[in-house]
Amino acid sequence: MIPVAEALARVLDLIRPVDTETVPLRQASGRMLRTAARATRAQPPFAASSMDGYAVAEPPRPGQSLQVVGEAAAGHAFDGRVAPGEAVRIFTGAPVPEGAIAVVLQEDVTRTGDRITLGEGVRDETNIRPAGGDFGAGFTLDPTRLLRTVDLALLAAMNVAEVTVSRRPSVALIATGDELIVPGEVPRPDQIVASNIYALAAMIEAAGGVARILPIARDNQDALRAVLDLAKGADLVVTIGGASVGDHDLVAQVAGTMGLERSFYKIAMRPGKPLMAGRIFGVPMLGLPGNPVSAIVCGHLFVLPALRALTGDPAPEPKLSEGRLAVDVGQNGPRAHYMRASLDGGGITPFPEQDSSLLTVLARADVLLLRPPHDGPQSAGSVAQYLAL
Ligand SMILES: Nc1nc2c(c(=O)[nH]1)N[C@H]1C(S)=C(S)[C@@H](COP(=O)(O)OP(=O)(O)OC[C@H]3O[C@@H](n4cnc5c(N)ncnc54)[C@H](O)[C@@H]3O)O[C@H]1N2
Ligand code: MOO
Repeated sequence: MIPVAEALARVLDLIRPVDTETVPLRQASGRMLRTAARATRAQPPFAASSMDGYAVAEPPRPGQSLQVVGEAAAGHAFDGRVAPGEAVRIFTGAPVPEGAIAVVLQEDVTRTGDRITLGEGVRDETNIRPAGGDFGAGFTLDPTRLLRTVDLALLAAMNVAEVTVSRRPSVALIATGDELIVPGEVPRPDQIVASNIYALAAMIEAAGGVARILPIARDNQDALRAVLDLAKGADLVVTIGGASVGDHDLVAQVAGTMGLERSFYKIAMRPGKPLMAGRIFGVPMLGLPGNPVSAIVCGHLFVLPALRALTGDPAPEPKLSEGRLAVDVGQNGPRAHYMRASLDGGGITPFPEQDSSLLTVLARADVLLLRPPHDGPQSAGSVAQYLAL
């Protein structure tokens, strides 16, 4: 059994980023930017009014009377110049006319025909947004950057219509076991419903991958070989179940006959001990344990980091946070324990039931509380690490 950190490092070692594609902005959300995107123009491209009012050429004084000589609206510049003694009616977002040094709010103005008088409230403020105040021409978004929702608006403002991003990695998901049916089928009395694969597929898709759920592989060599063969072409192969030492746990054996180069098998982690990793068909492969909670926890700790590394994320590791225990916890065993736990204002409370078959407990959990190997008893209030779910 190797430590979790070493297992993760070895998984990440197996991975090279996928190639890129150029997509329109509407398809770029959540994707990894792989080449720099550059603004060809400043924003705003001109000095713009930040208020509705009057553009003036001298510092505004209460009681001052000015002649209105024209109008500037957003998208409709005033093409003349404003001189002392004059004002240009202006609206928010309009280019500030040449000669103007400030915009007086319309609330501070009394207008009669084409003349305005400035009121007592006029203040010493310009209400002008300088050209390039947000960004200048040549401003870039640099790779490697995960494009968040606001980045799409920023790219649009930069007049970048297409970006070069990582292709969506495809992940082949294979559930194994004679006991499994798909949801909605009528089970025999000795069968159960394949469940964890649905969580894994959703996690992969939420992280920007494409999940290919392959047919359930039955517990015999031919069936498993046939389904593994269908995984060819994926960027990552993930099997679920059949990872342990039982007579029907065939994944490592069959994958071995198909060219699997194993990196490791078994890690000091609970749940998730029988995790396996290697390369098959020229791509990384993860063999997850079948217990539903084990598979999903391994999904968070290994499948998602692998997926992020495939997209080119330079820091694909899970991000642990720190919190305080709400209750006392006992001595931990030899494996790192990722305990299903709640997190609220009072701190982190691991649930009493930690069996790796209990999906209802995982579904109630906010976090996985990390208990390091051989960690001694800890009292309520101690600092602990957790992974948010
Ligand atoms: N003698 C030993 N037995 C076991 C050991 C061990 O070290 N020595 N390790 C235990 C641990 S820890 C785990 S974890 C499991 C892992 O077993 P497998 O990966 O071989 O998984 P299966 O035996 O195929 O299934 C385990 C369990 O999970 C159910 N299952 C499987 N696939 C799914 C699925 N897609 N959806 C829902 N449920 C699934 C399956 O029916 C079993 O109940 O091994 C222990 N045994
Ligand atoms: O390591 Mo197993 O995943 O605890 O149930």
